[in-house]
Amino acid sequence: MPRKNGNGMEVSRDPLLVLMAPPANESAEEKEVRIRNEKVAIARNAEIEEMLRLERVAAKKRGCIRVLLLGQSESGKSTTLKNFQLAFAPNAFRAERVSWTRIIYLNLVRSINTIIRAVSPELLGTNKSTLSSPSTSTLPSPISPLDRSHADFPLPPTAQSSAMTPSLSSSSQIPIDYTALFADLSALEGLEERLQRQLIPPDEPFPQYPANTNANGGGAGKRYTSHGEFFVYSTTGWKTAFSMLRGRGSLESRSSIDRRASVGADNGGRGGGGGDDVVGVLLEKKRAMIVLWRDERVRRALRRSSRIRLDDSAAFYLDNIDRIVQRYYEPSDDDVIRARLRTVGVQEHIIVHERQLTRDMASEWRMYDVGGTRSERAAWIPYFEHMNAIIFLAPISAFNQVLDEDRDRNRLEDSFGLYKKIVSSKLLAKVQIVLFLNKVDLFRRMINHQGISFSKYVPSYGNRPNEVESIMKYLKAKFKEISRDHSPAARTFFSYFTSVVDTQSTAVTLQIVREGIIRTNLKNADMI
Ligand SMILES: Nc1nc2c(ncn2[C@@H]2O[C@H](COP(=O)(O)OP(=O)(O)OP(=O)(O)O)[C@@H](O)[C@H]2O)c(=O)[nH]1
Ligand SMILES: [Mg+2]
Repeated sequence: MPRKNGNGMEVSRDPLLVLMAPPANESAEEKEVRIRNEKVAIARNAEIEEMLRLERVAAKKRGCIRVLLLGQSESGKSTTLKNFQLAFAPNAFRAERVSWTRIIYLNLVRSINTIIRAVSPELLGTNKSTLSSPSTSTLPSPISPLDRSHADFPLPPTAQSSAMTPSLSSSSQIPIDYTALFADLSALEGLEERLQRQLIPPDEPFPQYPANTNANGGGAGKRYTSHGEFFVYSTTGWKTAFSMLRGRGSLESRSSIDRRASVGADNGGRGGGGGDDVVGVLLEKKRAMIVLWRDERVRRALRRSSRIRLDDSAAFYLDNIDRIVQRYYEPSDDDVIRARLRTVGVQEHIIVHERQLTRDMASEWRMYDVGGTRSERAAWIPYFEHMNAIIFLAPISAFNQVLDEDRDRNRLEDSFGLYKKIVSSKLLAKVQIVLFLNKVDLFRRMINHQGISFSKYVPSYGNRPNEVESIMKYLKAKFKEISRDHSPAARTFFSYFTSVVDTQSTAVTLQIVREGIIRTNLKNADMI
């Protein structure tokens, strides 16, 4: 027979009811008290439920803000993300700075290797048509500001450059034996691969290093883009490796930094055995690297070599070799901001703002950084829903470049096309879109110092003046027109000219953008 409680309910099968069932021999008086108490409890419960509901509504209103970073490859999305971290979560950003050491060394070594591959045919005499003098030169005098502004790979003036000037100029009459110089630096090829191996999580295989198939030394290997650029699938692998090291010893001592910066044994044996002291190798090759980068004949050969394109940060690191290649090197904010590691897929980054502006403001932002090459763009679509804002980056300095993945497609034209697709998407009709017309620093240099004609690459510009302000106005108007003509519903056009490697000016822009996103978000929440 199933057992019944005082209210006649069957309780034998439900353990919760069994537990809560009144005693079988409950008196009438006890029953009255119990029922009264239960009514109070039910009312209290309803109050709590209502409180929780209101809390949920408020939380939804405050929300966690989601921002998607879009734009073609190398437009500056990841660099913008790092600026967000530096501006709004500086402690978290700085705590991770040291983990960028390997990426920075990889950027440096890759640039040196790329330069050698590009210039050695000419300087070693294998390219007879362009070689007009013997394969020796003299060590260069320091590069003058004028030379700098006209170089294809201009050097920003830095304290380090002038600091190392005396030692170079003092030996400026020594002829350079390029065969010996390149042979000396050939150790950096192995170092590039070794650094790459250390950035891949232990559970992911490292493919055979591809044969050199083009001027950038890459091949169509799993870890390389079509133009030979290395990538990893996620940032967690290499960042975790550093966190583990940090956790292993409680002291943030010089020796622990040294261990992290040196390579191999600290990475689950991925370094490939003995002699894995990356800093040791770099220190040994430091002077040769400086000689290579500052040699006038190398510079000239680089300018002539149409097959190579150095990363936009290459000159920054090459100009700072003296500071960066140190036994106890700790990356600065700028070093981290400039570090280039291509994004693959969609990566979520949570930024907890360390200082809140208002009580209503969500302190947690989720930012989605995507890979920008054509083949990756389909992966963006699932992220269109639930976004509060999109920051779209268009690098205006790319007007005379073509896409790496499609050599017939001008990069500026690609940005126009991509922006048009984004603003015309119905899924994004209500999403705030903020346009960053980026790489203004490079753009200015190209127009003002290199004298590159804009209308040669953008014929629709016609015979308007080849001047920075006039071209910038034209570009902004073009994007505004696209937004107006192709948005499915009325949309406010937000745009900023940016150089996201300049952290100070970018911080100011990001403050304004952040407030705009918050304001729009609160307005939308009120309307719901
Ligand atoms: N000089 C200069 N360099 C920039 C600027 N913005 C980005 N860069 C550099 O351009 C390169 C590409 O920047 P990323 O932020 O990695 O580009 P991305 O859009 O994330 O590229 P993918 O991950 O390939 O989609 C890096 O070397 C940056 O340091 C800028 O405003 N000025
Ligand atoms: Mg990226």
